[in-house]
Amino acid sequence: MIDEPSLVPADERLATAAQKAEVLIEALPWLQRFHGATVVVKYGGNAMIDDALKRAFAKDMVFLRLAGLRPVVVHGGGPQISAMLKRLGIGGEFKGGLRVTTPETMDVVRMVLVGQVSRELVGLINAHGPYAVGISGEDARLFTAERTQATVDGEAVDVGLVGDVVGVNPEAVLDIVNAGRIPVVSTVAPDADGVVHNVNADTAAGSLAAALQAEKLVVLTDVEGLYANWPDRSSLVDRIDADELEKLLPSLASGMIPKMEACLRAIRGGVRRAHVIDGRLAHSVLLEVFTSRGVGTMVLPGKGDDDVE
Ligand SMILES: Nc1ncnc2c1ncn2[C@@H]1O[C@H](COP(=O)(O)OP(=O)(O)O)[C@@H](O)[C@H]1O
Ligand SMILES: CC(=O)N[C@@H](CCC(=O)OP(=O)(O)O)C(=O)O
Repeated sequence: MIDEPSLVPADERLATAAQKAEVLIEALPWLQRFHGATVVVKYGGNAMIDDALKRAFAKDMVFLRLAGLRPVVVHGGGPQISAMLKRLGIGGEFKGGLRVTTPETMDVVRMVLVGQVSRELVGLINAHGPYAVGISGEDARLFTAERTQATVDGEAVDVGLVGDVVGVNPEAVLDIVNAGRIPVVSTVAPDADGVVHNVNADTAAGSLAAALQAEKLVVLTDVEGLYANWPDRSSLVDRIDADELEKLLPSLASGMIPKMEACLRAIRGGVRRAHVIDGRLAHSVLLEVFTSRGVGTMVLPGKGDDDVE
């Protein structure tokens, strides 16, 4: 068969090729800089709803791995849990951004996160090769949780079987990473007595990033980044240091609180950079890691640290 002649003028084709080459070469310093670096990526419920975006995310994880980085995925699944609870006729509510978790709810949380959301992500990544391995906070004592309370109007409120991460044993995650594979972590976690708790995925990602001494924590969400004065769209924060973020935290609204707390926990725990980026933008992780401008909001340890990305 004879190829159709191209209708694009030669000079236009050359310009497009030059642009593509520029994009590739812009990645060179970042490829050098991040070779061998651990990057913890939190993939959240609301950025996880669209099938095309999910496939793009899976490709990005394989791209990072093949570019010589060590990606670790921590997934959420709030909307998926809510949908399953509804199908089962079980009511549910959130208090202070945390799901009120009865023992019955906990069964559904575990079933959906470990049995559904993790399986789907593992499958999407493995469409590109034998990379992803699912692991939950219960496996090899990855996480130890302690029952926590929500804060509503400054008051501590009981929300049932909800935990915060008080211990991380990252050996099993490191085993998977060292074998050249991509861990996909579900955030259910036993307490010291073995009672399984529901842990917010942002919180768990922050703790895991610190335990792994990751180079970066990247949190995907369904908004461009952190707004200093939400919902004023002109107040998007490009970069912020840990002290400034700590001061801003009390003024934030529910969804952003666990995300920014996770970034702060990671940075205070020794992670060099934490980012909140727009998961609705396909390949936003690659744009964050491999372009000079990056995307979303970057959290840095201190003021003097913003000379390097
Ligand atoms: N200061 C803020 N900056 C950005 N988003 C905010 C802020 N305060 C509240 N939000 C809300 O938080 C949401 C993100 O949290 P959430 O829906 O829990 O995310 P996810 O499902 O990705 O974990 C945004 O869509 C936005 O509506
Ligand atoms: C305690 C608590 O609220 N746990 C969350 C766990 C899942 C999660 O964090 O999912 P997203 O990242 O998609 O929000 C929940 O039950 O929805």
